[in-house]
Amino acid sequence: MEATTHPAELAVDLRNITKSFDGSAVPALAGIDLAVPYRQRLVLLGLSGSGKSTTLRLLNRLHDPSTGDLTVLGTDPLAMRGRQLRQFRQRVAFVFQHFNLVGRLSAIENVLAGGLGTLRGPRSGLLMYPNRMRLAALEQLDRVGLADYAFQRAGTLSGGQQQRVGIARALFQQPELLLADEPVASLDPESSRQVLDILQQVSEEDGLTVICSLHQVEVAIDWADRIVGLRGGQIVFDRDAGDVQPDDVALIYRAEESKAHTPEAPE
Ligand SMILES: Nc1ncnc2c1ncn2[C@@H]1O[C@H](COP(=O)(O)OP(=O)(O)OP(=O)(O)O)[C@@H](O)[C@H]1O
Repeated sequence: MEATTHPAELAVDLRNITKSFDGSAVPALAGIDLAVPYRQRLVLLGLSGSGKSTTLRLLNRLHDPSTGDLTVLGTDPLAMRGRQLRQFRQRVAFVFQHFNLVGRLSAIENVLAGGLGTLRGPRSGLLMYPNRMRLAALEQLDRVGLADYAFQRAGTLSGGQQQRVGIARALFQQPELLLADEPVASLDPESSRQVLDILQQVSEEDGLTVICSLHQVEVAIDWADRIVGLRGGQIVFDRDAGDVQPDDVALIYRAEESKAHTPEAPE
């Protein structure tokens, strides 16, 4: 069999990826090629159903592609099982739109959950974690401005604070790749700005590669190094954030008949 080579400088290398879900006539992804260098901050931009979540979920193997070739952090996640897959998932952290915290547990316990993949056996209660882990979790909460809330139940925090706990949990994993699926879609504008500022700051401090789905164009242009526009499971543009033009954006949002690259200007 012919081996595909993947450049070492790439954190993510997707080649001709397709994904069809059982029972769905239309593929969710229809031939995605995406090469993401280490330390890049990339936004996936697109309407609901364009394939942003599916793309992100392939990258930590929450989904498997139907066809195509996938390299993440220099490895082939599709070849992994059991312990190897758990170790891989420690390197790839995920921030969710709806935070995915355990509301009845404290903020710090939620952060500590980000390290469960490194421990043997179940843990419940703060004192079940080694002291060094509790200190490290507190440190991550401090980075997102929530050290004072460490022992407060997560369910009593505001949406913006809960998402910051979600980021602290992701950072606690010491990931190399951070995936964020609409991390500010459930937040008010002020909390959104705060969360995106924190994501930008910590990713620079830790040298992370970040791939984030967003739906607000201006926010994406302001925040990202690079923007990839998706429509109907295909990439319709791929540019440095500073070079994105209104015509690019129109390719995502314009009405159905103009799905592909049409030369006319938007109305
Ligand atoms: N588990 C699933 N089973 C069946 N179809 C799915 C599944 N997940 C996604 N899809 C379909 O795949 C397509 C792409 O969905 P995806 O969630 O990736 O889009 P998205 O751009 O992230 O949209 P949203 O912002 O609404 O999550 C959609 O048509 C969706 O209905």
